[in-house]
Amino acid sequence: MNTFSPESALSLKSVHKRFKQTVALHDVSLHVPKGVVFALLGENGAGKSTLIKILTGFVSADYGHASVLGHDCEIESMKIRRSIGYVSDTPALYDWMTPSEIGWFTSAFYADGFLTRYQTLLTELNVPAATKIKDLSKGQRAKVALALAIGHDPELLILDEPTSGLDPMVRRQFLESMVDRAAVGRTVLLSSHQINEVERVADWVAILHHGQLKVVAPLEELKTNVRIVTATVDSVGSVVPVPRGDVLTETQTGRQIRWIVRGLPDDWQDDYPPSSGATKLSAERATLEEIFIAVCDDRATRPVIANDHAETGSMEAAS
Ligand SMILES: Nc1ncnc2c1ncn2[C@@H]1O[C@H](COP(=O)(O)OP(=O)(O)OP(=O)(O)O)[C@@H](O)[C@H]1O
Repeated sequence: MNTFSPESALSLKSVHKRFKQTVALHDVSLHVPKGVVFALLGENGAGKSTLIKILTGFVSADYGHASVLGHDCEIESMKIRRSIGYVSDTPALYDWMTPSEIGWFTSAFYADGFLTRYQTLLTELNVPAATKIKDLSKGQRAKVALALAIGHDPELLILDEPTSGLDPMVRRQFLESMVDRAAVGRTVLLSSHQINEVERVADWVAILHHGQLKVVAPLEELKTNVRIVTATVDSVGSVVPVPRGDVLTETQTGRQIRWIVRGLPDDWQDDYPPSSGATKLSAERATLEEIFIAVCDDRATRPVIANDHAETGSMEAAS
């Protein structure tokens, strides 16, 4: 469980949201520290956009509490929207304006400095400033939306699928600029399907699955604490001990068994003497993608054997 501190950029406490028969968020509690790039991962329909819409005040939680930069998301949404930068997964822009014009128009809502920063971003992102937005490509429109969101140098930037529609060069440049923002104390919350990209830039990762927060942890801690354990069993059907720790998944291919385990103790091999029926034991670090699949793949086998030594580390979500 990650816990609230005054340094939290945003926080959710036991948030639930249901759309008719669909539970979009179930008892989600989360605290995002300031000055980090925080990635929200989840498969299609996991609840990422709903969570972001609750934070930005576009959707109300059925119950639970959400706050951003100390403001209540339900009753102070206007304050929140003025102080953060936000790009939705379907940014709405005035199509009849040019990027230059929309920047000038938007600058009226923000302090001095917005327009200069916005114009610099347009140049850096190679956006044709004098072309009508309706005539821009999908990626160019995404760039305009990003430049508008970052132009006032917000303390918190919330991005729903920020890199979809951007070409690989710009994606890289854009994600690196997110790391730079965090380095000067700004916070970035981004939802993404691009796990490899997230792995390069995120400080913290949360994984949502069917509306439930399954994992919240600093990325490094997650990668250090999750191991892929493999063993070869004497024969197909041999029963061998399940590793201590929190076993996320178990798969068997022929005589090889593979477990993804978090909190694997250092002395784990002690459980596998020659008489255990398991040989060729090894434990390797898991990639973020492997961790994501272990958490989200509903077809994966999860051993139900109770494990007296199971540990729940700080990567465990609060929900
Ligand atoms: N306005 C709505 N009315 C009805 N159902 C909704 C509404 N908004 C979201 N949902 C449902 O809530 C669930 C979560 O949707 P959400 O858009 O939050 O997922 P997501 O993780 O952002 O997915 P994706 O990665 O595909 O964008 C889905 O089952 C979706 O169909």
